[in-house]
This record gives sequence, structure tokens and C-alpha cells, in this order.
Amino acid sequence: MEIFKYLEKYDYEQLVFCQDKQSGLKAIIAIHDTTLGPALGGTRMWTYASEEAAIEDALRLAKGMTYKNAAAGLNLGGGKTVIIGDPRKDKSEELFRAFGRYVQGLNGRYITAEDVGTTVADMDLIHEETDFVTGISPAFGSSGNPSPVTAFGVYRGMKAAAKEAFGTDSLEGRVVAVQGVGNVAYTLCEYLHKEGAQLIVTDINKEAVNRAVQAFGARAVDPDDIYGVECDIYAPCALGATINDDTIPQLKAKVIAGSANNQLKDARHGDIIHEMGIVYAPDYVINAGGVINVADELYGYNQERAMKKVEQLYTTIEKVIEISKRDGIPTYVAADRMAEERIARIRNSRSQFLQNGHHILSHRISR
Ligand SMILES: NC(=O)C1=CN([C@@H]2O[C@H](COP(=O)(O)OP(=O)(O)OC[C@H]3O[C@@H](n4cnc5c(N)ncnc54)[C@H](O)[C@@H]3O)[C@@H](O)[C@H]2O)C=CC1
Ligand SMILES: CC(C)CC(=O)C(=O)O
Repeated sequence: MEIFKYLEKYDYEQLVFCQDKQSGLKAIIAIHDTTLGPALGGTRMWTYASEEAAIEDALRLAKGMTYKNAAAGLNLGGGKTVIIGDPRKDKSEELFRAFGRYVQGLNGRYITAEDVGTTVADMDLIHEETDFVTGISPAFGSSGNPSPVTAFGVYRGMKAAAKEAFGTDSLEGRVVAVQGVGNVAYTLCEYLHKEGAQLIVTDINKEAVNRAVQAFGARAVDPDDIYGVECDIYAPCALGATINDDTIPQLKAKVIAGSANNQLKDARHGDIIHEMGIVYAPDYVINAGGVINVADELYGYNQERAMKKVEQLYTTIEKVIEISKRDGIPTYVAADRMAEERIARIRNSRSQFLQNGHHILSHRISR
């Protein structure tokens, strides 16, 4: 990969490589855009096939956070970290503390939180070294695990998308195919089960599948079979790029609404599902519940206020669908437009210089 070419093409601000021999830390922090404010985005720990794959993941996820935060109306930019390693084997206090010192070194340009492979306990270790971390234990006055709140947002967004596809937002009797029943999707399944939806689940982790089968009477299928099952809604809640050339022809669902980041392998896959008449709730819009929740910590965390904002993701998905219909464009394009318009608006309003804090020449004046 020609890194600077790539950064320039998609307008990235910064890419930080973090290496700590003693703890074995190898991490990449990508900061995409800080027009709206400091870059906020989680830390993913994953076993990548190559360093290039890790860099690419960090970059794609960071850009997604710029759009997610903008579309959610947050005054935050987009960033993300990937730590190269196996979350089941390679975690240690030293590793997360070493990473925390790198985050501290960015002096607030980047704020982290959980993502796939990291937990509240890991965030607490990072917090030993920096304040620029959210989703730490509630004992610190923080918001804790964002996953249940992400699930609530996905549930709300799914209902809005269902209303468009089926004329009602009731999920009673709807068949939902859930891919990956991890932290977010398990709670999502709770909401769906409570409303009377029928669940089909899959996961590469058998224990996770069994838990969902037992708790919700879900039907289990093999990971490769989830795309082709007879269902109303496909909820991708594992990793990205599952909407692609191989899977699209198998899909029976009329709605795609799930928590995974970067669901479309390429933009053109968003065009194809649009042409097929599938209502697609854009990933970074519907899965913003977690970031809305952790961002509330910046104002002094208030759970009720955060949940009210997350509930509004229903309206945000409605708005995206409305723009899509009005302008005759796929929903993923409508969401991008919404986010880009907000960034441009704020960028322009910031062009009128206003000193924030001490005057830049105050040290000279006082002498
Ligand atoms: N946790 C959060 O608050 C947020 C999560 N997301 C995204 O939602 C997705 C899920 O996140 P979490 O639930 O936190 O992660 P998780 O790691 O708890 O759950 C993911 C599940 O997917 C399974 N999985 C992985 N590959 C699979 C495959 N090929 N087929 C079937 N199952 C597979 C894993 O075994 C795991 O059980 C991720 O893409 C994440 O980036 C997005 C926004 C916030
Ligand atoms: C809790 C969020 C900050 C997690 C995240 O990075 C995301 O929304 O993808």
C-alpha cells in the first residue's frame, strides 16, 4: 500500500504506529478528520492476516467514525485503533498501559473506547495512563460497556427500516437472521425476542450460538448459510464486508439492519441492494448508539439523556430513507450526504476566527 497516496485520496489527517517491545504492543491509531472535534472511536484487537490488512482496517474504520459521529450530530471527529493480537491470548496490563501512553501522547486529538476484542476492563487499564478513554467502569462516573446501548440503537433503527419495507414498525412475527451473536447482538436478540420476532442465528463461536438458542428459542444455522435463509430482516452483527458479490444473490431479506461496521464490501454493493428494493439501514447510522453513549461522558455521563438520544436513531434512519426517496439515491449515499453536509457546515462556521482560551500572544503581552 502506498500510504501517503491512500491518506491523501481519502483525506486522512494522521496515522500513528505504536510499538512497545516489552509488552508486545503493536497498534495503529488512525485519525481521519477532526473538523467537528477530537476523533472518537474504539480500539479493536484482532489477529490480522497481515500488517497491511490491519492498517486498512484501522483506516476504513476511522473514516466510518467520522461519518458516524457527524450523522449522529456529535461534535466529534473520527478515529479508530487496531491492536494486532489475539484477544484471547495476548492481553496484558502492560500492553494496554503502553497503549494508554500512546493515546495520552496525542493529547486529546484521539479518544478511545471499546470495539471488537476489547472490554471495559481493558479500558480501565488504558485509563491508568490517560483520561482520553471512555467506556471505563461506571465506578469512575463513566458509561461502562457500550454494547447494550448500541443494541438498543440498532433495534430502534431496525424498526424504522421495517416500517418502510412492511408498512408497520412492529417486529412481531418477523423473521430476523442475526449474524454473530456477540456483545451487541445478544442484547439485540433480547429486544427482538421480547417483541415477538423469530430469530435465526449464527456465529463461529458455538457457545454464543447455544446461548441464543436456549435463551430465545432461536434456530441455529452454519455461518455460511445465514445469507440464504428465508427471513424478513438480515442483521449483520459480526465483522464487515458481508454484503458482497457472493452474498447478495443469496439474500431473501427485505431489510438489512445490523450493528457491524463497514457492511458493504464496496460502495457499488450499496447500489445493487438499492436496485433490488432492499431497505438498507446504513451501518454507521444505525450502530451509533455506543458512541452516542460514550460521548455523553464528555458532558458528565447521564444515562437517561444518552438513552433518549439513542432512541432518536429511529428518526435518523427515517430521515436517511426520506432523503434517499426524495433524491432517488441509495440510503448509504443519503447518509454520506447528511454527514458531509454537517461537516461542511461546521467547517465554514469555524472559518470566523474566535480565540478559544488564552490569546495566542498572551505570553508576549504579559512580559
Ligand atoms: N460494541 C459496540 O458498542 C459496537 C460494535 N459495533 C460493531 O458491531 C459488530 C459486533 O460488535 P460486538 O458485538 O461488540 O463484537 P463481539 O466480538 O462481541 O461479537 C461479534 C461476534 O461475531 C462472531 N463472528 C465473527 N466472525 C463471524 C462470522 N464470519 N460468522 C458468524 N459470526 C462471526 C464472533 O464470534 C462474535 O461472537 C462489530 O462489527 C463492531 O465493530 C459497532 C458499533 C458499536
Ligand atoms: C463505542 C464506540 C466508540 C465504538 C466504536 O468505535 C464504533 O462505534 O464503531
